[in-house]
Amino acid sequence: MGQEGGGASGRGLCHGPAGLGDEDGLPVASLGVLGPWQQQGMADSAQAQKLVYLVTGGCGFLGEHVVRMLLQQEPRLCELRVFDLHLGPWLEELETGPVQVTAIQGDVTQAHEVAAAVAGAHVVIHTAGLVDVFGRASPETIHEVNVQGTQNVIEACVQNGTRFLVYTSSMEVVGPNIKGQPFYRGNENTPYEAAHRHPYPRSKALAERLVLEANGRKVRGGLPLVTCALRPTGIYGEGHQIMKDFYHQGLRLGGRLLRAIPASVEHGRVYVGNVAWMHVLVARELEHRAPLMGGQVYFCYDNSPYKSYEDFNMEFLGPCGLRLVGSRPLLPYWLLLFLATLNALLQWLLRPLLLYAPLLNPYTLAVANTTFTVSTDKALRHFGYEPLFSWEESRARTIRWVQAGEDSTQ
Ligand SMILES: NC(=O)c1ccc[n+]([C@@H]2O[C@H](COP(=O)([O-])OP(=O)(O)OC[C@H]3O[C@@H](n4cnc5c(N)ncnc54)[C@H](O)[C@@H]3O)[C@@H](O)[C@H]2O)c1
Ligand SMILES: C[C@@H](CO)CCC[C@@H](C)[C@H]1CC[C@H]2[C@@H]3[C@H](O)C=C4C[C@@H](O)CC[C@]4(C)[C@H]3CC[C@]12C
Repeated sequence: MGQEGGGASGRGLCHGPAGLGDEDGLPVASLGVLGPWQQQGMADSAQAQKLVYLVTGGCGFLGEHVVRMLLQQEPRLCELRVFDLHLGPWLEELETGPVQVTAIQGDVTQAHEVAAAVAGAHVVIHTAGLVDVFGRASPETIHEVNVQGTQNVIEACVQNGTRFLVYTSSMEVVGPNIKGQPFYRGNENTPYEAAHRHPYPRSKALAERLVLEANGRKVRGGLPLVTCALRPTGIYGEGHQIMKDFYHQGLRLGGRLLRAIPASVEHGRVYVGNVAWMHVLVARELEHRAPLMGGQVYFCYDNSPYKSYEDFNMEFLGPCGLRLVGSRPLLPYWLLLFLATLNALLQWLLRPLLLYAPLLNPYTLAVANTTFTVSTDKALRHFGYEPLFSWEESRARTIRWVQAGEDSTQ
C-alpha cells in the first residue's frame, strides 16, 4: 500500500485518463473504440485491470464499505486511492491484494490536495463529508467541508480529465423539512417542500446541486463530465457509531432503552453494504448509460423494514440483550422538545468552556419524530441495482458487529 500526504503517485501499471498513451488527456483513447468499461469481456486478462478509482472519505463508516466493496466487486480496478483526513489502520491489511491501494491523507477543503489525488483517476466516488447534526462543528466548517470540498472535487475532475463522479448525498437533501411534513414511502419524483435551516442538510443540498449542475461540463480533453448523486436514508450496519452509542446507553440503564418516539413514525433505513454496492454499480454503469444516468439522483434503498427509528434499532439491540420499555413514548412530546431545547441552550452557554453535544436536540428530535421513508425502483430501472444483502443477512451482520464490541467493521 502506498502512503501519500496530499498527492498520489506510484501507480504501477495503471494508466490514468490522461495516461493511456494520449497526450491530450482523452480518456482511454489508446484503447481505440473500447472505453474502460467496455473491457469487461477481457476481465480475465491482466489488461482488464486498468481503472484508477478515488474514494474520498474512504476511511469513514460508509467509505470503508465502499473501499472493500470495490476491491471485491470491481475486477477492472488497477489502483484504488483512499483519500481521507484521518487514515484508518485497517488500510494496511489491504496491501496484499492484486490492486494497488494508495492511502492519501488529505483535506477536501484544500483544492491542491484534491487535485493531486484526482490526477489520473478515471472515477471519483465522493463520500467525504462532515456529518454533524449535533452541533459539534460550526456551520461555517460544515459548509466549507461539504460544499467547498465538493466544489474542489468537481474542479479537480474538470482539470484532470476525470469523467465520472459519484456523489454521496443524503435523504436530508429532501427532508424532513422545517415544517416536519411527512414523506411517506416517496420516490425521487414525489413533490415535497425541501426547506432547511440546519447547516448539515443545507450543505448537502447545496453540494448535491453543484454536482448535478456539473454534469455535462467539459473536462480536460473535451469530453463531458458525467455525475450523479446517491441519497441514502439513515445508514446502519457494521461501523455505525450511533448504534453503538445506543447499545452502551442501554447497558448503562440496566439493559433498557426508553421509548421516546411513537412506533407509528416511520424512519427510512438502509444497510451500509447495499449503499456501498449501489455506489460501485453506479460508478460502473455511468459511462454505459451516461445519457440516462448523468445528472440524476437516486435514493438508496433495500428490503430493510419500515419502522420507527427506535423499533428499527431494536432489531439489532434486542438480540444483544436490550429491551425497549413502553409501547408508547414514556415522555410527552412537549417535554422531549423542552429537553431538546434545553440541550441546545446548554450547548450555546457552555461553548466557550467545553463542547456539549448530546444526541437529543431540536433538530435530531424533529428528524426522528417525522415520517420519512422511500419506496422506489429508480436504481433498478436505470442501472439494474438490486440489494446485494437481504434484510436477514444485513440484520445478522449488524447484530454480529454489535455483539463483537469492537470498532472495526470486519
Ligand atoms: N451515516 C448516514 O446515515 C448517512 C446517511 C446519508 C448520507 N450520508 C453521507 O454519507 C457520507 C459518509 O458518511 P458517514 O456516515 O460514513 O460519515 P463518516 O463521518 O463516518 O465519514 C466521513 C469521512 O469523511 C472524512 N472527512 C471529513 N472531513 C474531511 C475533509 N475535510 N477532508 C477529507 N476527508 C474528510 C472523515 O474523516 C470520515 O472518514 C457523507 O457524505 C454523509 O453526508 C450518511
Ligand atoms: C429522540 C431520541 C430518542 O431515542 C432519538 C434521537 C435519534 C437521532 C440521534 C437520530 C434519528 C435519525 C437520525 C438521522 C437519520 O437517520 C438520517 C441521517 C442522514 C445522514 O445524512 C446523516 C445522519 C442522519 C442525520 C441521522 C443522525 C442521527 C439521527 C438524527
